[in-house]
Amino acid sequence: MDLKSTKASPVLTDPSPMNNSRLGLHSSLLPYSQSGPSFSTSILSIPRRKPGKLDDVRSNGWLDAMKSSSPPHKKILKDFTNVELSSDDGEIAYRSWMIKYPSALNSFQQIMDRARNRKIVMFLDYDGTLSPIVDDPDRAFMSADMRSAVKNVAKYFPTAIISGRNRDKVLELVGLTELYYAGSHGMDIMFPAGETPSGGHLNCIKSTDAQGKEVNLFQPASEFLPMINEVFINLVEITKGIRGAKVENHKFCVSVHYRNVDENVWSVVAQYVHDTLKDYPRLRLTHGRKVLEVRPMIDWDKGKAVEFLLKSLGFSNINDVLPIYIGDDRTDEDAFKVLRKGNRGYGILVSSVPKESNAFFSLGDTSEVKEFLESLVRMKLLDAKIPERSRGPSAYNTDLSYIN
Ligand SMILES: O=P(O)(O)OC[C@H]1O[C@H](O[C@H]2O[C@H](CO)[C@@H](O)[C@H](O)[C@H]2O)[C@H](O)[C@@H](O)[C@@H]1O
Repeated sequence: MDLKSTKASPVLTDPSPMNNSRLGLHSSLLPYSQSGPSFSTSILSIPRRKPGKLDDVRSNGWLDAMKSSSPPHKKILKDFTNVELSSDDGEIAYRSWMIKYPSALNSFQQIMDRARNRKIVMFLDYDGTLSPIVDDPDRAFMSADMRSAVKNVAKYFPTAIISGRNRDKVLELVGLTELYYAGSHGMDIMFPAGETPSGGHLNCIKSTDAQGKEVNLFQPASEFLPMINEVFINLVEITKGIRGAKVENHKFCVSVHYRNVDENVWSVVAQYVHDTLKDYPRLRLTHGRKVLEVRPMIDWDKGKAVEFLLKSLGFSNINDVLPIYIGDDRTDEDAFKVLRKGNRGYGILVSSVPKESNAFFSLGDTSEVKEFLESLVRMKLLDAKIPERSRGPSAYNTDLSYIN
C-alpha cells in the first residue's frame, strides 16, 4: 500500500476545519527562519530536521488553538465575555454560564424524570472525566473510589468508555472488564460477539479479548495502521530534541503533547507536526488539551462511535433509551452533538470554567463526575425499593445515604 497516496478510500471525507487543504495554504515552506520565536538551547537541542516557516502555524490558527487549549481561567473568562474581568466579574460570568449549562447534580431530578421508563446507557470519556488532568499522561490514574463508582454504574446501566487513547491502555487504566471500550477516539471499538449492528458494517472482525472471550472489533481506520506507525516514528524522531514534548501511539492516531514544553517553543512543536503532515495528505490534525492529535481523515469520531455502540448493543430506539455522555474535551463535542440532535440524550461537559459546548449540563470536576455516577446507582437502588405507585417527582430528593 502506498502510505502517502492521496487516492480516496470509500470512508474518506474531509470533515475537519483543520484539514490538510488548510495545511497546504503555505506549501512553500522555507528553511527555518530566524524570525521565529527565540528559545534557549537548554530547552531545545538542535533538531535533525529544520522546521518550515514558523508563520505557517500562526496563520493557519494552530498556535491560537494551542494557546486556547486549557488556558488560565482568567483568559477563558475574557474570551467568553470579551472583556477583561475582575475576579468578582469572573464569578458572575461563571454563574451565567452555569445557567446555560446547569449542574447535572442540581438537575438530577430532571434527568431522572426523562429517564423514567427508559434505559440509561452511560458513555464516559477517560482523561479529565474519570481521571484528573496531570502533567504526565502515563500517570493519569483514576482513584479507587472512582473505579468503584464506575463499576457500580456498570452493574445497572450498560457503560462504555470512549477515549482518545489506545484501547488497551485505557482498559489497563480503568481495569474493569465489564465495560465496553472504544479507543483512538472511537476508531477502535470492542463489543460483545454476536451483537453486530444492523447494516452489516465492513471493518468488523472477530477477535478475542484478554480473557480469551470471543468479541467483535470495529476498526474503521484499519488501513491506516502502517501509516500511523510511520508517522509516530517520524514524530518521535523529529521532536526528540524538544524538552517536555511527548509523542504517544494510540494505534489509529498519534498524540503530540506540549503541556510540559516551554510556551516559547510551542510554535516549533506545531511546525514539526505541520511539516510531517505535509507528507501525509490523508491524515488530519485535531486539538485536545495541550495535545495535537494526528488522525486519519475519515468520517469517524466519538459521536459516530456512540451511534455505532447504541446500534450494536441494541439501544437505538430513542423512546426506550436515554444515552448520557460525560466528557471534558473538544473531541467529546462530537458525541454531545449526536445526543443533542433530535433531543436524543444528554451530554454533560466536565469543566470548572465557562466553555461553549453542545452539552446540556455540566459537572465541575472529576469528583462531581463520581458524585453523579454514585447518584445514578442510588437512584437505581431506591427505584427497586419504592413501589411504582408511590414514586412521585420528588422521590429522588430524599436522603439516600442509608442505601449502601
Ligand atoms: O479522550 P480522552 O480519554 O480524554 O483522551 C484524550 C487525551 O488524553 C490524554 O491527554 C490528556 O490527559 C493527560 C493526562 O492528564 C494530560 O497530560 C494531557 O495534557 C491531556 O491532553 C492522552 O495522553 C492523550 O493521548 C489523549 O488523546
